[in-house]
Parts: sequence; C-alpha cells; structure tokens
Amino acid sequence: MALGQTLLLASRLPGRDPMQRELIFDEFKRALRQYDHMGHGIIDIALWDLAGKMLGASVSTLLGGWRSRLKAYASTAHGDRAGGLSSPSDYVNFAEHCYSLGYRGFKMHGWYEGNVAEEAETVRALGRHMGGRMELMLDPACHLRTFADALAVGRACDDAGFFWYEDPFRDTGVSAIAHRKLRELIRTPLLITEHVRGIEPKLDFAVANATDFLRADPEYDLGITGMMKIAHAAEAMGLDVEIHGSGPAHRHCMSAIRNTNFYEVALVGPKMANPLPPVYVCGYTDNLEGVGEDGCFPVPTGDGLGVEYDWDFIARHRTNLHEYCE
Ligand SMILES: O=C([O-])C(=O)C[C@H](O)[C@@H](O)C(=O)[O-]
Repeated sequence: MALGQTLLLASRLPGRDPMQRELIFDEFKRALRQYDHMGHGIIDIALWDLAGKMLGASVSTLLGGWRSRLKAYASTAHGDRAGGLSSPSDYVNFAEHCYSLGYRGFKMHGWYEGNVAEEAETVRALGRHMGGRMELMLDPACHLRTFADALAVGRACDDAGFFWYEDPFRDTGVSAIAHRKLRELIRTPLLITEHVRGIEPKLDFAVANATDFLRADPEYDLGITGMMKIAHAAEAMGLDVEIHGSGPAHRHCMSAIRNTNFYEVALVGPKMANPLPPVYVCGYTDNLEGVGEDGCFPVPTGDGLGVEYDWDFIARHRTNLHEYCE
C-alpha cells in the first residue's frame, strides 16, 4: 500500500524544482488525503538527501543540528516461545547484556498473546533488576485486549518506575478519550500517536490530554519535513517528541531536536540480528552492537544523509524498477 502511494507521488516529481520541499510536501499531502500517507516519507527524505548533496552539507546541518551522538535504547523484538525472549528472566538477562554494551535505555515488546499476568510480571522483574540503572519502557504494540488489561499492566509500570508506556491495547492507539482516561488512572507517562499520521491528529491527541510524549517517524509521518513540523508543534506545547524506529533520516532529525530523549534501536533480541537489510557500505549500522561505550549512536556527517549504499546488494535483491522521466 505504501509503495503504491510512493509510485503515485514519484510520477508527479519530474519537472519540479526539488528544492521546493515545503511546496511539494503540501501538494503531496493533499494528493494522499484519502490514504494513510505512508508512501510520502521516503520521497521527502530523498529530497532532503538531494538538497544536502547539492549544497554540500549534511541534512543535520541544513536542519541546524548540533548533537553528534544520540543516546539510544535497545528496543526488543516481541517475545517468543523458542528460547529467545521466552520468559521474564530472558528479558532481564537481555537487558543486562544491553547494559554491558553501553545502553542506558531498554524497551520491552511483550508477547503476541497479550497475557496480562505475564506482561506485568516481566515489567516488575525488569524494574527490580534494572531499575535505577536503565530507563525502562514498555510497548505492548496493541496486543492487550481491553482497557482493563491496559490499566492493569500500566499499574505494573507504575510500580516498576517505567519511563513510558506505549500503545497498550486494541483500540490500536487511536482513541484520544481512552488514553486520556488511562492517563488519569496511572502515573507512568504515556507515549501514544505512532498510529495517527501527521501533524494535525498528533496535536489533537496532545490537546485532548491523551498522551504525555508525542511519537513521530520521518518514514511514517510525511518525511523529514513532516517530522520536524511535529517536533516543533510538540515544542510549542512544551512536550517531548520521541522518534520511532532507526535510520539515517531519524538520526539527522534527532540531531536538530531539543525536545527529545532517545534513539530507538529496534527490533533486537538475544538470538536475532536487527531485521534491517545491510544496504550500507560506509560502516553505518543500526545493529545492537553498533552502540558506543557512551550508550550513543553517531549522526552521519557526509553530505545529505551522509551514507553510501551498497548498490550491488540492492540490485541483487531488487524485485522491480520504476523510472520516471521529464
Ligand atoms: O515503537 C516500536 O518499536 C514499534 O512500534 C514496533 C512495533 O510495535 C512492532 O513491533 C509491531 O507493531 O508489532
């Protein structure tokens, strides 16, 4: 679905001035008004990469960025029943491993079943063993079934002193009224809005007192242009925005945002590599072990996104090619 949107927008690029990113953003946003906008981000990101290359500056520099190292959290893959993250103690052991690598933040994605007792027990175990040493977060990825389940697990997050609680239950992270209610009943800050797209609905959520942090992703939320609008809108409300997912565009954005806390290294586990394909030849990596002893990842410094792609790898894995000409 996202690819279909990207192809529709790409066909409208020939003949345009690629430096007019704001105008293109505005027109493409309208063009996708009946869809979920997921195909817009990668085009906007490519335009920023191109602008940086044309101007001889990194995207971070174009954005006024100043951070060169980004404090990261290890964001786990979902629980399994195959000896990876299969029990509360597996999560604790993996958190210890991440701590030894340098991470000072750790986010648990629980099991697909959304079993309240199991999720709450794991939250409490992480709090007991890692609390005070790492900031801890929970993202059930909407696997909990009811509001009552979300409340029960939220109370475990309170007991364990979690830093945030994200997208808990089956409203799928879109009900402002439910999350406002949840905020009234628990103390742990909520991180909602990954599943509402773009600046206006995210701000509506915040104005409805339905989240503590805003969530945004340059790939999901209409590119670097969309991401930075959301960051500045959050800033105007005195709120922090937490960037979802990993990638060069994410790093450049974070380098230029004051009101943000952590870079997400997702989705990692004890017996699995990061699922992102190895498309870089410049040493860029979002693998778990890429973290520095300071618990941080670097912001690329070259022009544009500052990464070099392995075009042979990409060609070998290509399933289709679309070319658009003036
Ligand atoms: O914030 C995150 O890491 C994610 O949103 C990851 C997703 O939750 C993903 O694991 C999922 O939706 O199953």
